[in-house]
Parts: sequence; C-alpha cells; structure tokens
Amino acid sequence: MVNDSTASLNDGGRTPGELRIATRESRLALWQAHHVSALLQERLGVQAPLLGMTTRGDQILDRSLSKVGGKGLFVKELERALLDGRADLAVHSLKDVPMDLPDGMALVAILKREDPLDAWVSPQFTRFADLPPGARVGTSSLRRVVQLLALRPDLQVLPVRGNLDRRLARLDAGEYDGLVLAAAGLMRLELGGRIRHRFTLDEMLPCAGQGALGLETVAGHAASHDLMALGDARTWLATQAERGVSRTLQGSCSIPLAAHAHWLDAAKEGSVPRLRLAAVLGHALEPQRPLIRASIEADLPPALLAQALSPDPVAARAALDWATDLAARVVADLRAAGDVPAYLDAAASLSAPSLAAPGA
Ligand SMILES: NCc1[nH]cc(CCC(=O)O)c1CC(=O)O
Repeated sequence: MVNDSTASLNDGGRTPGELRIATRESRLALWQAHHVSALLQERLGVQAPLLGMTTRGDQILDRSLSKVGGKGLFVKELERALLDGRADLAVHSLKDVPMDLPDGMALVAILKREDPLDAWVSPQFTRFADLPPGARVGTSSLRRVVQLLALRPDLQVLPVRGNLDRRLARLDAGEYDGLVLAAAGLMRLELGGRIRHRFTLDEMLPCAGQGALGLETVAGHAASHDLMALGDARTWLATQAERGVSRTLQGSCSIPLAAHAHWLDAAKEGSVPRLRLAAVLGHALEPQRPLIRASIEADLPPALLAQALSPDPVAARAALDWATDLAARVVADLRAAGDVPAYLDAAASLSAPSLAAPGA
C-alpha cells in the first residue's frame, strides 16, 4: 500500500525532529521500513529516513542460521545502530524477533496484523491437495516441515533458503513442485499473485508473530510514546499470547512449534472480544510422529483492550498478564496432550543442518 514513501536511504547527519529507521536491505525489509516511514509521516507528521544495513544473517546463506547464531543475527546489527544513536527505531517482521530482547531494548509497538496465514505457491499445482505422491515441497522451517508431513507423509520436503525472490526463482527453475511461504511477505512484495491458496489454521498453523510488524527502540526513547500510538491493541494481545507460548517452550528457530491467536468476534458491536489461541508442536527428529495440539478460548475483560497500549506500566502489565496466562494454559494443555519433554529434547539435540532454519 505505502510502497513509494518519501523515505530514502540516507547515512548522513541527523536532523532534529526526524526519526531514523534502521533497516536491512532485503526487498521485504525495505518495504516494511518504507511502510512504517509512511505511517510516521501520515499519522505523526514526522520525517523518517531509512538507514540501510547489511546484517550477517543476510550474508550467510550457505549454513543453517541456527548454527551461526539463530535469527537474532538479523536483529543484532540493527540494535547496535539503535544503541549508538545512529537510528531511532528498527522495523521487524515480528516472527523474526527473539522472545526476549536484550536489556535496554524495547518492542514499543506492534502494528495491526493483516494476513497471518501460510500460502501454497506452485506454478503447476493449483491446490496443495493436487500434489502427486512423493512431490517435492520446499521449506526450511521445521514448523512447516512437521505440519506438511502430518498432512502428507509421502512428500519430499526439501530445504530452501534465501530471500523470497531467490526462493521463487528456484521454484520456477523446477527444483520444487511448490513452496510454503508466509502470505504476508508475498503480499508486501506484490507477489500475492503467486499465491494459489492459503492453508487453513488446521492444516498449517502459523508461527508466533507471523504477519505482524514490530517496532523496536532503545528502552525509554523520547519518541516511545508517539510510536506506541501506531500500535494495534488486538494484534498486540494476540501476538503476546503467541510469543508467550514460544517463550515458555524455549522457542528457538530449531523448534517445530506453531502458535497462533485470533479474535473470534470480528469486532461486532457490543460483543465481548474473544481470543482463540492454538499451538502445535512437532518432533524435530522424527517428523512423522504425531503433532501435539492444543487450543483455548478466553473472553477479554473489557478494560484490558484499552490497557494493552497504555503508557502506564501497571495497566499495560495487566493486559500482558492476561495474554501470558492464556499462553501458560495452552502450554499446560499441550503437556497434557502429549510427551512435550521428549519433543523438546528432540529439538534440542537436533543436528541435521538441512532441517534447522529461521523461524519461518
Ligand atoms: N522467516 C523469514 C520471514 N520473515 C518474515 C517473513 C514474511 C512476513 C511475515 O511472516 O511477517 C518471512 C518469509 C516467510 O516466512 O515466508
């Protein structure tokens, strides 16, 4: 939508009143940074030029990310720019943001989530269900691997890394019969036309934070209050619940864990917002073992929606506690539904580099 903002890459001196955005230089990261720059201009009247940076996570394509420092790699160098004062904020795909930020950093806002689902992309096969036995599907996400094999144990699931354009090029070159990719990333890059269909939540549960954007600053940044106004309370509560599941299960990139929450009432007037949180855990070493699933629903106490984005830490804490409690209950249900410790041990001992990859 706001692809052609006035922001331009810039590494010169600072201008008072502007908010500089540190960003990776992949097409997706630049789209996201431009999007936020345009929002800052529209909603706050603030100029927000971009500071482009190449991170180690972008340079290292030949090794699995979990071997070289995990998805935190994408984030660390941007954080250094924030701590140095070279930039004021960083824009992240929330699902790439570690569960616990380093001391001194804050996730000040989570923008309204549009499309959290995973998409089926294939030149040849209109529907995932059309795939012939033994077909080759590309994904490097363990979460997707275990869910794909739960749907279709016959499939050959092959690793694919690199940015979206690179993955699609390999698909078009015939290396795969299809790919599973986040719909949000494809839509942002105007590649929505490549989507054949979205998977249902029962087929392919997304990972925590998928489809949402998070804004990070140093804690206590002077613009924190203004930036918080860009956040969306419902998305914040839903994604905090999702991230609570990952945090409780020590979700790293090598855990085949999905966690997704969505609001059930579609904002009908007078209705109580009700959140449904689901989680799926697969076995990292024997992906054919049954998935462990749990889901839970809860009505949001009405006051908490407003409190979610409150600058008052006590009020915000109450909203966060509600989301965290939901996460704890889903994790308890997971533990009751299957041998969670054995599945977590399998993920911890994972040694097959071809399976370990970023948290997509
Ligand atoms: N793991 C990489 C990544 N990080 C964010 C997105 C897409 C946007 C999003 O999910 O928010 C993707 C690509 C993908 O998973 O297909």
